[in-house]
Amino acid sequence: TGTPDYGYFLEEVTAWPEVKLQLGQVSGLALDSYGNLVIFHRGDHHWGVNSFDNIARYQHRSKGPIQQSTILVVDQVKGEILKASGRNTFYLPHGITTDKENNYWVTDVALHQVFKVSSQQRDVPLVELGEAFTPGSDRRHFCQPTDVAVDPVTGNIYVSDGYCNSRIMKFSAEGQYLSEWGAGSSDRRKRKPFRIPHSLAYLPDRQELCVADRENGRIQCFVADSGEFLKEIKKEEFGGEVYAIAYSPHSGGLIYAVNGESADGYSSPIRGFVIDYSSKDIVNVFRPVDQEFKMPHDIVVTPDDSVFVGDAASGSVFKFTSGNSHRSV
Ligand SMILES: O=C(N[C@@H](O)C(=O)O)c1ccccc1
Repeated sequence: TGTPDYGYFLEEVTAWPEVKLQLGQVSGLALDSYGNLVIFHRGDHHWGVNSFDNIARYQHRSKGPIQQSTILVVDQVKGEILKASGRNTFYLPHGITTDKENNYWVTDVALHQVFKVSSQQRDVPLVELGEAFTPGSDRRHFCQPTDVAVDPVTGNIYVSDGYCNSRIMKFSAEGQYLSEWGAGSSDRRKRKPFRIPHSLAYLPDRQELCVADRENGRIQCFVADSGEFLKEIKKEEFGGEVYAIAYSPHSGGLIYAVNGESADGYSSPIRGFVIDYSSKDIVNVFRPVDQEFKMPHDIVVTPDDSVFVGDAASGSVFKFTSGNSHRSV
């Protein structure tokens, strides 16, 4: 069945950025309070099959941290670089989120750490969680943590932990451990653990937290404060893997998602989805015009419903805007 026309569509802004950005693997995207796009990328480092040993220890420590600026602030209209930071600090960037003071909360899967870094001063972390290069699963360690979400009212942060753990952890803005929880299920007997909680979206109008449970090809949503399971969105169209999600409170609440190649080679087309949060219906799908998505790895949606997707395989960032479909009367 073709995707019915829902009266609007997302089309790629092929002229964005005006000048190609020199990026490594793009792992994370965020928006700052000025409406700029924040890109977190890996410079000349990359996550390959030999990057970690079989107990998730990073194998290229001796290479040192990435020398390039890993955090780039670009303007939404032209894609010009407005600011660059994050040099000599990170080894394998993963997730990035801004808080309402425009600090960056980031994760590094090689360091197994979560950092709050200022967007103003140079790269001195304001908060550092976890122990460098030391995977673990207690309250003070992560195992390849993937993303951070911030509750703008309480300042509490949520960490999706991670490739080699399967939990969501909640901390205060200062980094005090508050709680944690695993996957949910409408039927407790069938509680299947998260398999790579890979991306988080905080829903500010509902105080809910949604998780892209990547290898289970599903999105699970919870009451942010308590971790109480609320709902699951799982679609055949995802083809088995959901890599990243974002949320817009517009039109009653929309979840934006990107899927990915599944490990067993079976994959449905790699694309973006717009999902009505209440009905769980897919209301739109989108993909780039010329280039294909290779490994869309993070997604953000702006207050005026533009969408940016960062691709970890092609080192590209794509911009999409929502037009109104030219209904033929
Ligand atoms: O998932 C993987 N990577 C991406 O998510 C990423 O680059 O963050 C990965 C897993 C195993 C080996 C190599 C890469």
